[in-house]
Amino acid sequence: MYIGGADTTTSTLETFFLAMTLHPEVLQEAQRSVDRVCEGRLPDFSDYDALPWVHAIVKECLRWRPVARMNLAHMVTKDDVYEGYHIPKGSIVLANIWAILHDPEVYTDPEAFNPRRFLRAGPGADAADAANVELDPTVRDPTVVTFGFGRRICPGKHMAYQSLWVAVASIVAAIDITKAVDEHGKIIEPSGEYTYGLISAPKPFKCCIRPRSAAHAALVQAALEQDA
Ligand code: HEM
Repeated sequence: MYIGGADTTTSTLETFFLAMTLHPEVLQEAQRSVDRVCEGRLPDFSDYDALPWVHAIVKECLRWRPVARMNLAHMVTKDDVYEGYHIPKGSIVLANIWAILHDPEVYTDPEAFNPRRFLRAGPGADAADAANVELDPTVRDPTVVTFGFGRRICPGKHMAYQSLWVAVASIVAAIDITKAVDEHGKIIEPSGEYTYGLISAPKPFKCCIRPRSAAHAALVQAALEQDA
């Protein structure tokens, strides 16, 4: 469980930091929605259904840069036929998770990091009410793909999703993530490159991580002291 969970969850969190560095407008929108619900406290699981922006960001991280792009290898245990193709017993089958999650017929402009694709206007919202949103159930949820398939599907799927949710909600609530600057004051652009292999993760990049304000720093400090 430890091996299955460690690199995969951290890789997705690294994708989150990369996406926030590249898309400050997404972080600001998410911060507005968390502020509206939490009113000066840190979010927790009691806010799970009230923070669709956080769900949308987690889902988009899992879709945009899936951790296991080609899934794990499965072996066919008996002869099979799929859409007219004969697949003999013993064949190794790889599910192309990347392609499924970048299908332009399912996800418009699939290369763009756009959590809004999972959101729609909430009940009674008008055009000026950008914060009143809910998850759009008509958009395919990437968690039905990104954790694999069938009897060997990831057994940590729900734990992983909820760990990511609470981490992203807490970070969004209290932290600003921006591009780093070098010693000459020049902005450092992240390359956005990834490692490849069984698990893929962003190559190391620099960003600037700061509390949103002294009040937010105090909130984090108080939470740490409570946990100690
Ligand atoms: C973002 C986080 C995660 C992602 C994207 C992910 C993804 C996957 C994928 C794609 C597979 C292969 C499924 C298949 O063969 O069809 C898998 C297997 C597995 N995962 Fe995860 N995983 C994550 C987190 C976790 C966590 C938190 C745990 C444990 C607490 C875990 C434990 C495992 C184990 C034990 C397997 C092997 C299952 C088997 O072969 O029967 N994973 N995961």
